[in-house]
Amino acid sequence: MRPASFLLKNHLLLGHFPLSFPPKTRSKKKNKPPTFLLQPLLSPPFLIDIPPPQTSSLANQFSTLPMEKIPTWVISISFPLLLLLTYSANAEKDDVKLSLISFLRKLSSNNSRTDLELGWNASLDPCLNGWAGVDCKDTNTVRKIVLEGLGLDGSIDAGLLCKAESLTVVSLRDNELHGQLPPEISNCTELTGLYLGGNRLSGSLPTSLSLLSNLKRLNISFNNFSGELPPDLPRISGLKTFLARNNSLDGTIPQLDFSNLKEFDVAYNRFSGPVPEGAGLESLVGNAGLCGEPLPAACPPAPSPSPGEKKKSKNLSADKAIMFSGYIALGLVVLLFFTYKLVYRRKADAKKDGSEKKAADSSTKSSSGSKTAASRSEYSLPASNESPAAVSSSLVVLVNPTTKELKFEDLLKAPAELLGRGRFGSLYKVMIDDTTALAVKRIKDWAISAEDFRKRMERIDRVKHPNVLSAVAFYCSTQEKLLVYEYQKNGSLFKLLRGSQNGQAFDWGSRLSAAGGIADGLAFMHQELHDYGIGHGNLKSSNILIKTNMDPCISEYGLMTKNNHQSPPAPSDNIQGSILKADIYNFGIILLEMLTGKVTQNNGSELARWVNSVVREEWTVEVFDKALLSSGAGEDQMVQLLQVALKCTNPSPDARPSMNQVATMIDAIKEEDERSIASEA
Ligand SMILES: Nc1ncnc2c1ncn2[C@@H]1O[C@H](COP(=O)(O)OP(=O)(O)OP(=O)(O)O)[C@@H](O)[C@H]1O
Repeated sequence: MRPASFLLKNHLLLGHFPLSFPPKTRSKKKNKPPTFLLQPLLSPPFLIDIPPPQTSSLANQFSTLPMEKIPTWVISISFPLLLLLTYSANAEKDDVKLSLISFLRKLSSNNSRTDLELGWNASLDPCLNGWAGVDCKDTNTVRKIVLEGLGLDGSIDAGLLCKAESLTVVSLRDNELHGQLPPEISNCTELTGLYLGGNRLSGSLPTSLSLLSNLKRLNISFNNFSGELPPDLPRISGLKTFLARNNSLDGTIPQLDFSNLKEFDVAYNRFSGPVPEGAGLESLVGNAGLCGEPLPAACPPAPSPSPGEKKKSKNLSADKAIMFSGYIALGLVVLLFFTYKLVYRRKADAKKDGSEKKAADSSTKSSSGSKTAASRSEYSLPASNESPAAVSSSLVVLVNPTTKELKFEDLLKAPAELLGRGRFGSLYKVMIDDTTALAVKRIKDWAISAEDFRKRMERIDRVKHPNVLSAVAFYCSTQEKLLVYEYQKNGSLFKLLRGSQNGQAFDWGSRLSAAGGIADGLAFMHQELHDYGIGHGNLKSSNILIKTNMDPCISEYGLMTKNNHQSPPAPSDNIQGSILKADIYNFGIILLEMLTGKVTQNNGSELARWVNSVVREEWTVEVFDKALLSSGAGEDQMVQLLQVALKCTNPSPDARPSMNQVATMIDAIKEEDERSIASEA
């Protein structure tokens, strides 16, 4: 339900300007006959389109002149001219007004309700009568349209939007808009800010986007945009913000003007190729194909020039060629001799020491520059720093039937693929043989002694729960800390939720049962490890993996303590409290993600704030993922689960329930859900 106050406001506005606009004038065209043109000047409510000072000054000029002194020919020409001018200005404004109303209607599937609620009424002036979300310049020209977090679930008709040519800012953030960003967006030539983050927009960005030469801020993060970025994007010279995190964009990143860019983020896309000069590491994570500084993966060497190009560069005259041919022949002989010597020596060395040959092979491979090789070179770093014997003895294989015989050398030898680079380290997929896939986490900057690390991992390993992924091995030396898990090919809850935004099924029943599973697993771990103060520390939907039987399991349990990373504490750290309280908060965020269908990349405080504000305004139903309602969710159970989520995300850590209480609450909701399904059946 929309808040009563909001509706009341609109009723008041409508009451002020009753719907008395004659139907004829709504559709008036520039070429209507003059008799009809008089109408806008006669009735006060229709004067809204004429700037008051102008109208009054013109009228005054005529009223101060004694009519008998004005020649009749002047009157007969001036009046129609004045009326024509006034009319065409009015008609143009009406045209903009009607276009914007149609634009809003397309933004929402519940179109009639939305424009009524926002007061976007053709009989009201957007500037003078305050259409909600509209800001004007000089009470005359629409300048900004800000419709954020309103649950708008339609599409963007840029053709209609950009009829308001003076628009400088358009923000449609945090809605559920789908479809493409149409090329007509370039008609909004004055646009300086375009904010479309947190929607479900898809398709590629129109190339015409780069025609928006005044654009300073572009935010398209958290959508489903795909394809390449417009190649001419760098033409927007004044761009200060470019945020495109969490989409499916691919191709190379164009060389934007980083000296001007204050904010840049393309993390979690499918970009490949060299990183543009000036981009920061954080803004690039989650793009497996990117290479070059500041990423550790080096770019492959530039391809050697084609035979044609070689020919060009050796464009010597015939005479010169003959002159130098003697030297060249001599040089070739010398070169051949040294190459032969080198190859011969290498062969001899290789025979002497088989392991050295392997090292030589791997260095040749990494210099070949393939993606896997590049990732391997970083991943295999411990081998180069420590003796193989030390390395072998440091690997602790925990009991697991598939990896009983696992050796550290096996991990080093196997091909590895970088899966992600998070705040706390990198994750690699390692194929031990054709059948066994492992996930190896290389932990960054954790100042814990090898002994403490071993004790901690063994302690965690003693606590087993079906909804918690146990490590199969770990490795710890002074320089390296690795954790080895079984690779889960079904991916994470994060991916599942993002897939559901693209129409893949993830129905209410599955979400509720996933919530129950995660709560059970976490409650069990908290209880068993409570005395040691070991919590998860980094709980988020990408750390909830989906097992082959589709049950959720919590991954990377206990890898993080409050102080095991060097970066400054996040602003939410005070809110999150102790590590166990932080887990409960983060679990609440996961619940919110499942209920709203909106995934979050940071600590989720924005999502929690948004949900709280909507609930406070009594729009509760607006927060739920529309797909849930159509997949048979009971509204009562959804609201109950939402209440659990809000309890978990209470800003005061002490007010949060324990994980045990949370698990019990979710169990009760599950039971009620099952009962209601049975009774319906
Ligand atoms: N055992 C696993 N099997 C399959 N995929 C996994 C496994 N562990 C993690 N992943 C997935 O690999 C990707 C990268 O994981 P990683 O842990 O590096 O990311 P992150 O959770 O964002 O980082 P961090 O944990 O450092 O904050 C994520 O999408 C995650 O869901």
